[in-house]
Amino acid sequence: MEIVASVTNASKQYKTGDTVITALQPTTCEFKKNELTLIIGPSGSGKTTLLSLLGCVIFPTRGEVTICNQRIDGLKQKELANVRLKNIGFVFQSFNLLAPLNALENVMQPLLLLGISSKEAKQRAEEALRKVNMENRMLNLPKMLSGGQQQRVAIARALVTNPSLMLCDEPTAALDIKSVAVVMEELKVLSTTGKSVAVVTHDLRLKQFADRIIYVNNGVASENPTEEELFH
Ligand SMILES: Nc1ncnc2c1ncn2[C@@H]1O[C@H](COP(=O)(O)OP(=O)(O)OP(=O)(O)O)[C@@H](O)[C@H]1O
Repeated sequence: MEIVASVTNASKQYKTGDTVITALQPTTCEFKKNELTLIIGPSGSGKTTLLSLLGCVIFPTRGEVTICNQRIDGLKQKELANVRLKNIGFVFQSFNLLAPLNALENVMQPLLLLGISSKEAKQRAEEALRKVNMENRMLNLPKMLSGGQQQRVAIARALVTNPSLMLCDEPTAALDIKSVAVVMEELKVLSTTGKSVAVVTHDLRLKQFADRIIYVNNGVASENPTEEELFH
């Protein structure tokens, strides 16, 4: 299966004053097309750090990160922003929709940033909203939508640029149990359309949606955790 993103011996240390925190020990893993990967682990274990490396939001202290066959070390901030815009869709816990814009306008934004005409952006945004079954709420402002519906609009916004990699940081943490299932189903369906989807979560109930699990503990990432590790 085609590899969309990989980290190779990548580690991350944060320096604050005299203190150095090793957030991620040297880690090697691959993210493939048509795969939904859960990244699970206790608070402070390094999950978001791993996701941020994949999202080209931070550079590794050592090691390599490759996104769609492009190594990101050495890239300038502008080039990095381009890699993000072209290849990566982000979904956050708090949806991060723009309050004064309706669902359709929110989803159009990444396309307008890419310089696409508003006519084409509108068509593509409508199509993305249809994919997450939100075509009937396109003209609603975020405040008129439930948390689950807002998250589906946020997913449409992430997928409208047709990214190869979707990175989701606790996408279900603010949702009720019914919306959790709807949002995870949407992400699961997306992962079968040629995308690689990575989801950081604390919620072990999401296991049923995963093709594979990366367990992060104390900055060490490992695949195929035992039940004991997951539930300890
Ligand atoms: N910008 C930063 N500066 C300094 N330390 C940081 C920074 N970001 C994260 N850390 C530290 O790195 C470690 C790993 O943090 P990270 O956010 O990756 O964990 P996490 O598993 O995502 O946690 P949570 O589930 O609570 O969000 C923690 O000890 C955290 O305090």
